[in-house]
Amino acid sequence: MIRFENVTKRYRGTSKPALSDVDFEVQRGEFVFLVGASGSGKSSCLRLILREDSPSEGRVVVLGRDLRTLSNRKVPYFRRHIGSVFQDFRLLPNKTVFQNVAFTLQVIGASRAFIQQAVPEVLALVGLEGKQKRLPHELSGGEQQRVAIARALVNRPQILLADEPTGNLDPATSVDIMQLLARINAGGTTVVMATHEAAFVDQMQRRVIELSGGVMMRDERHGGYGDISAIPTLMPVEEKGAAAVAALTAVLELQREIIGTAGGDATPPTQDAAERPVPLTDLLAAPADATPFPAPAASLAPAASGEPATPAEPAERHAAPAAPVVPAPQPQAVASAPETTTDGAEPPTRTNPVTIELPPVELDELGLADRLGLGGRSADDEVGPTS
Ligand SMILES: Nc1ncnc2c1ncn2[C@@H]1O[C@H](COP(=O)(O)OP(=O)(O)OP(=O)(O)O)[C@@H](O)[C@H]1O
Repeated sequence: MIRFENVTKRYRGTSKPALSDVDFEVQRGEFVFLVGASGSGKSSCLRLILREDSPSEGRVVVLGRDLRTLSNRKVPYFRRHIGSVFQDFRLLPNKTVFQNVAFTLQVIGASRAFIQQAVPEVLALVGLEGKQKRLPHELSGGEQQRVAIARALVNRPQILLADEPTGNLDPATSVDIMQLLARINAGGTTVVMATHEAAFVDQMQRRVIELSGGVMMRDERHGGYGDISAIPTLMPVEEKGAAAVAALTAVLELQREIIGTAGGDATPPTQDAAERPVPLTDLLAAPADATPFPAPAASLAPAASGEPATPAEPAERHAAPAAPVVPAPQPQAVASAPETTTDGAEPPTRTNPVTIELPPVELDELGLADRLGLGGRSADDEVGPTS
């Protein structure tokens, strides 16, 4: 689906190539993380896939097209099969949510009737139903990114490129976006995501291609972020009175332990418990009754089935301000979340987290072309109307 054949990219006026002899192939339906330090060449890879740039040496083949031979005139048609999401959302500030998503379809001359049907469906898909009339500045960052994802998806692309899509979001909202991308991928869309987010990469255990100074260091099927020892970490700063606070904390800890021992196994609702990090695998687990992210074609079909194709967790909950005291370990994001209470009736005791694997992607079974209504075409066919 995407093939880099010994690709070297030199930008004008630079001595060192941004990419050196990069060689990999991404299969249909894969979820691939492109990782590496700033300047390692991740965005350059994405730009080459989108044919925003051309390699200095080597070949990039996407959707069966050798991009060297793709004329400029055909590039817009080629790009219709690729959705893009960026760190800075890139929404049109003066257009509503609906208009931002519809814009993609208007540009390609889709009919008014199709737009009226497809836009609400894709907005429901990303959990933004009811927010069609909002302007971007009336949305949270996570919601804005959902609009950007809806805009990227509305054209039913076969490939979704995401360049640091969580780079401007807080951790909990980032988890939501990752969950959404995982569901999109489970529906058959190939996802290539450039990121610095080591935690996501480690926990999702998807394919990882690592770049360093433009050189491919690693291509691992179920990888993690790799060596993060070179990434600087923030060290705690010693504060005045820290010793007193530590002593008080120790006393409180002891009290809690005593209460816990005396009162059975129920854990009192401490801030510590609330702040305990939740494994990402938990957060990405679909709730038992959730509708999995459907295949693009199915998802955009008329909603006659009465089954709203919404992700399990609508974005609205992020519109609510975080609780004032406990610094939001949002994993209310935990889909099953019986532990989040607002009425204070039950203490939020944590049960042992249940690790649920992301749906495995069976590459052979995806049948993506059929689901996209592109069945019958061979991989070497033109990818869009090209004349
Ligand atoms: N248009 C350009 N002209 C000259 N050099 C460029 C250009 N674009 C990127 N580079 C250089 O190419 C190298 C790779 O850049 P690239 O943006 O691909 O890295 P990256 O891994 O995406 O970085 P980041 O994580 O910071 O976005 C860098 O050294 C960068 O300075």
